[in-house]
Amino acid sequence: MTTAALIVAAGRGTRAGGGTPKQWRPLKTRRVIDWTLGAFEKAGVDLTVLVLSSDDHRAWDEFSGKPGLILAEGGTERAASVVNGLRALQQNSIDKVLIHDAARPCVSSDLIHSIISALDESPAAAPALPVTDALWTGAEGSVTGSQDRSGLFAAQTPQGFRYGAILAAHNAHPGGAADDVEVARAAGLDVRIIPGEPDNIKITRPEDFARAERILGADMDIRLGNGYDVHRFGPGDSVILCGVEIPHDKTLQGHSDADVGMHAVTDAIYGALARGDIGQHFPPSDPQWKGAASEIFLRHAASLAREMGFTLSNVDCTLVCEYPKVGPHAARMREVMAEILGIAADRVSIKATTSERLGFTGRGEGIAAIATAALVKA
Ligand SMILES: Nc1ccn([C@@H]2O[C@H](COP(=O)(O)OP(=O)(O)OP(=O)(O)O)[C@@H](O)[C@H]2O)c(=O)n1
Ligand SMILES: C[C@](O)(CO)[C@H](O)COP(=O)(O)O
Repeated sequence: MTTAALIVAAGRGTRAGGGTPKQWRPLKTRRVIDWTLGAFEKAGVDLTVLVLSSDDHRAWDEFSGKPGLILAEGGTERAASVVNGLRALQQNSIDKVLIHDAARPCVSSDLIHSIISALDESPAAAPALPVTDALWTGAEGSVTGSQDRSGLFAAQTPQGFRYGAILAAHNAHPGGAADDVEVARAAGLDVRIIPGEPDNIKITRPEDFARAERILGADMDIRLGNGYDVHRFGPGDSVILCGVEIPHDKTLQGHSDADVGMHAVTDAIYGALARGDIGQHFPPSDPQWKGAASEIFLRHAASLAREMGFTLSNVDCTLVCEYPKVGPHAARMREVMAEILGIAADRVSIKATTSERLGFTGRGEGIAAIATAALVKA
């Protein structure tokens, strides 16, 4: 059985304010859309169709050509966006499709799997929460009546359907439906109610961002790692520190290019992952690493973090030496390190201190570096 996710992300998010449509706005460590797509990726759906507004040019550039992802153009209403997404799946032999709002980034894998399983028994299944608050009617700021809440549910997404059935239902529908369950019911499909999740909120108004951040923060896996490295000086005319070559009256000696700062940051990332250290991944006894650019090590640590599902939140590195002076080169070092790590330069800190002429760094015999890395998995 092939299951697809259809994520509608073509809305303008006017009620959420803030100018940029809500799906492109940041939510903790990533954007709303990244959490939503990540939830379906984590749940292991086979294919995703992402419906984008034709106005969101940067999103089209960013997402086109990604494996397992098909793009479709949105319509003026949510239902029109869904129809375009369903049609974009037509050549893909899809059995089940889960239609989900990009604006619901807190959806869990458990809920996604419950919907997928329910579709074995029923042509349609959708999550909902029984209404627990009293319901009133009101006008001009006053209550005008009470509404019986028995049998009432608040609908959520993902709403799941057998693909052929929901495509036919949408093709036959005149439009104006609140959601895909309404379209399915209009076509006579039986829709099973699956218990929804209180945390599966839709970001609709400005205050919903803070709520979603609290929900996503609750089960966050935060890892810290430290790294420390020393290289001695030898004859030469420059040193490489955090990827930047600096003229000096000595060089740093080592098996690789002896970039002591980059080594400390690399070890901090391995440390946060509890996956050993540089020496374990790139043994000095192996001749292929002789004179190697340390960027190879740092790229490896950063990609290992990504493979293990972590986002690199920030790194902080302190170089300990009397000379060369690091300050004039720190901005460039941050840019170089940020590019290698695949994060913004404002998440990379490079600073320096002397050791007051004490010890081996104070005597100018070598440079030490100490680093911290923070990794986050949600
Ligand atoms: N023409 C539209 C309208 C909405 N959506 C998507 O449908 C989901 C739920 O809609 P809603 O919360 O109403 O989003 P917006 O339409 O963006 O918000 P607003 O009504 O405040 O402008 C969102 O993920 C939104 O991007 C869509 O793909 N195409
Ligand atoms: C589909 C939906 O999320 C179900 O609750 C909802 O109807 C879509 O949001 P809107 O605010 O009604 O556009």
